[in-house]
Amino acid sequence: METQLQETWEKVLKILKVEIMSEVSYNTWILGLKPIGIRNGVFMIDVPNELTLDIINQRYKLLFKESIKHVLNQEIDVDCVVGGLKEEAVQEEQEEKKEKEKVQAPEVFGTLNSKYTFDSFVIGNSNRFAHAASVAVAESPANAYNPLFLYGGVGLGKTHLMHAIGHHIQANNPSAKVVYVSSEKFTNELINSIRYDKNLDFRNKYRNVDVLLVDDIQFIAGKESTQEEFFHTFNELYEARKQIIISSDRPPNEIPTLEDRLRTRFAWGLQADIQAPDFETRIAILKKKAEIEKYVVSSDVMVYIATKIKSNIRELEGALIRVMAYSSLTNNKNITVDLAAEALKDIISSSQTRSITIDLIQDVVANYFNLSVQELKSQRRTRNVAYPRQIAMYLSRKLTDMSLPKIGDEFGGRDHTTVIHAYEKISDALKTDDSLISAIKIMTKKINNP
Ligand SMILES: Nc1ncnc2c1ncn2[C@@H]1O[C@H](COP(=O)(O)OP(=O)(O)OP(=O)(O)O)[C@@H](O)[C@H]1O
Repeated sequence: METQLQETWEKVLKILKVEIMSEVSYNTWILGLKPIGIRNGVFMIDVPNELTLDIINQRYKLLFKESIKHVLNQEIDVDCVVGGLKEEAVQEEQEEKKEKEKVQAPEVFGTLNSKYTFDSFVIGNSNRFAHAASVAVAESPANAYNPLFLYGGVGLGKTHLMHAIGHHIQANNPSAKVVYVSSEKFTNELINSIRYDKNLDFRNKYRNVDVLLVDDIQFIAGKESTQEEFFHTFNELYEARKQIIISSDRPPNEIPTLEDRLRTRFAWGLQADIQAPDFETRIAILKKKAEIEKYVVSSDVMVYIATKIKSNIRELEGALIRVMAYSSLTNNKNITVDLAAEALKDIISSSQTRSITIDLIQDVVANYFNLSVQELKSQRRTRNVAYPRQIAMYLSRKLTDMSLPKIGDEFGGRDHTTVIHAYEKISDALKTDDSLISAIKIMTKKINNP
């Protein structure tokens, strides 16, 4: 708990320091504060004196509230107390005493985030299939698809969907034992169980569940004993007709050093991917978030945020929270596009420098194949030019928001059907051609870090 509190506090300070406050104000008012703990939904902060207390209450309390809410992902109040840590020490001593007298409480399994439900999940083209598959599994665990393997890029809603499945199953069957764990936690627990000779406890914990949700499975790649243990856990649960749901940032066949026997098992059920959301979905997500948090934001501002932040829903939500925090800090209730631009200027300038253009893609692909960009755009159809051109079109479609006709234009005025053909051809080849997979990886990396 102590470390968790400290971690939360550090994250909050980082937001204030890096993103919002001037160095002088930060050093004057914030440096001397200390977190006390969370009591009954209130985050308590120790302040050194009455003057600081006044300033924090007047200027920074709302900001703290927004930042803590953001970090913890839960509704929270903030209270500041002068000398609160001393009082706390006395209270803690008393609580410790009481605690010792209590019988040990049953172990609580990885808790589900109450905000991650199907109700709060916005459906769009990018996640429709994954959502439908998740609902099917939630309605009929171990009967619909087992395992369900959800994959997609960072911050696109995999964890949200997993938790939503867990909530739904628990609501339908309150006695169902639902366990959520990240593969890192699974690994750490396994290591500890071996170190402290508690292997049996570990097995009992994971093999006696009705629903096992394992997040970010890609991290068990290369960890032999974790894979071995997970393999047996998987088999036992599967045979006992228990539901297994796994998430990863990529499909099983792209996780390096994942044992084949696991790869095969992951393919037994259903694999569903989540793509980056399109503009309409990004707007719908912002609207939903604003509704949940009771933010009043104009559609101009939402359009502005959705235009600037495209590929990560966590960042999209973070941007909205940042705009709201900025407005409360500057005491500016009129949230305009200008205010949003000011609040987001650091994030946006860094994401703009990251922005991917067709010129950049053409440069990287031409370079990779030892061609000139002119050749890539030319009408030549020999394979040594046509194939790299198709790859460049594929990457343009995949990595930018450009429309098909626009991509065609950029490749010597070709028709959009040529772009579709190139995209499909390369997508198909990627299913079987390992050397193409690795070439695309190298080029994508280069495009992302030119
Ligand atoms: N379709 C959606 N509707 C509403 N909120 C969403 C949606 N998709 C993602 N989010 C929100 O975006 C944030 C990031 O989502 P989540 O943590 O589920 O991503 P992830 O894919 O598991 O990311 P990571 O790869 O980092 O584990 C969460 O706050 C989640 O609620």
